[in-house]
Amino acid sequence: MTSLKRTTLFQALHRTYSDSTVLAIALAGTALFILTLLTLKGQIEQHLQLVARTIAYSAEAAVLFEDRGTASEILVQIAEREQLRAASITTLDGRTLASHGFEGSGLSGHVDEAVGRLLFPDPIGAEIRSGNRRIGKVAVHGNGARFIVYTLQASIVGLVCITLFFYAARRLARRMAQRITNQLQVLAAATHGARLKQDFSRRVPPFDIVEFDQLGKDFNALFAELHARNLELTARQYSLEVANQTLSQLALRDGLTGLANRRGFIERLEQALAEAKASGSKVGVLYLDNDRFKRINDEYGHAAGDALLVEVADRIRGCIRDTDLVARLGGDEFTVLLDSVRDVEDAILVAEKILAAMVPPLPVGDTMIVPGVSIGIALFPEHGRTADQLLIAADQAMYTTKQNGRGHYRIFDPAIHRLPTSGD
Ligand SMILES: Nc1nc2c(ncn2[C@@H]2O[C@H](COP(=O)(O)OP(=O)(O)OP(=O)(O)O)[C@@H](O)[C@H]2O)c(=O)[nH]1
Repeated sequence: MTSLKRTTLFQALHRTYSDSTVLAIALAGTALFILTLLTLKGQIEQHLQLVARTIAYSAEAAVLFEDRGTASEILVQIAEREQLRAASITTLDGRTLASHGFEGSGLSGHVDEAVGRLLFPDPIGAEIRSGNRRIGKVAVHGNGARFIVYTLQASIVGLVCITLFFYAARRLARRMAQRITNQLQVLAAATHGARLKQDFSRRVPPFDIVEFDQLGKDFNALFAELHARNLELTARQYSLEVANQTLSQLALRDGLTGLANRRGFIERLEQALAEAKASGSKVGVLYLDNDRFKRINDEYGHAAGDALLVEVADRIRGCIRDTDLVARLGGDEFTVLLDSVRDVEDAILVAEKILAAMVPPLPVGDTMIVPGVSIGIALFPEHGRTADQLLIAADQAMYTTKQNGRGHYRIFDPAIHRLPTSGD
């Protein structure tokens, strides 16, 4: 697998800008340099033309009278002043009246001469006239010295300009790349933060680059949507939790009396037993059954029976501590959980309190009834170690109370009662 060479956006942009700047400067510089050389050559040729004409004008009389001395003097004077490679004055019939050859000395002299030969291989001429009559001609050969000097000057100026331009372009490119990456970094940070923290309340600021600004607006709209959905989900989750709690409360409650039901009672009893096992304390369980309840139903109706059950539930609740629990197991059966009792005496006290609470009669139909109850008592750990064993023990004790005349309490007695073993 080929490994992907990674680079930051800033590096990529900066490199691209720098490369294209160098290329543009190199191309423009080269074109400008060539143009400068051509212009320079043209200018020097025009100057040579002017020099040839000046010689022709100055030497007119000397040529007319074929005065070689004066012609030569004029030629040498101008040729040396103008640093010509060579110059000559000839008559119309081709005789040379004067000639001059510039001999360069040293390396620079030879270079000047070689460049002159290369750039101006042909002589530049001018006619010598006397009135309207042609009487001779001048030929001059250009030297490279002037061209080299001008070229060097143009190159130095060009190089300085190019360097300045390059640094300015580099700075601009850097600033541009920085601007783009900064805006992209803000977008990236917002997206990253939103993903990591699931926080869609963040918003990105407006950007001056249109495309990024549009992207930022889209991000903000998306974040706002996700934020609203998140809030909606949280609200839904909350109401589901509340509904779940209510349902589980209902599942553990008795609909008629509002007391805990069998499931709620067993759950709480198991909790109390676990704590008691850990702390070495005792737990009491009271099993209550209304006496002759069927008769009340039969004589006064089911609604009257229900009202009596609710009243009995209230009276039992009034007899226990907040830390204890009353439950309706079903029908006319109730249980009481006594948390952290010291001994059986504590349970007996509660049972007696409940029996006393039943004494006041309550109106049922057109008569007054005393809601009698029979109670069985069992204690952890003496009469059972599990919730089931304790309930059975208390139930058996309650059953014995019923058999012995009702309206009393009885404590589980292992000598009389028998707890089921795991095989029963
Ligand atoms: N009103 C009413 N009656 C109920 C409800 N659940 C059960 N019962 C009745 O309660 C009566 C329970 O009677 P039992 O406990 O069997 O007998 P009892 O008449 O109380 O006699 P002993 O328990 O022996 O004193 C039955 O008639 C059931 O139909 C209820 O929710 N409301």
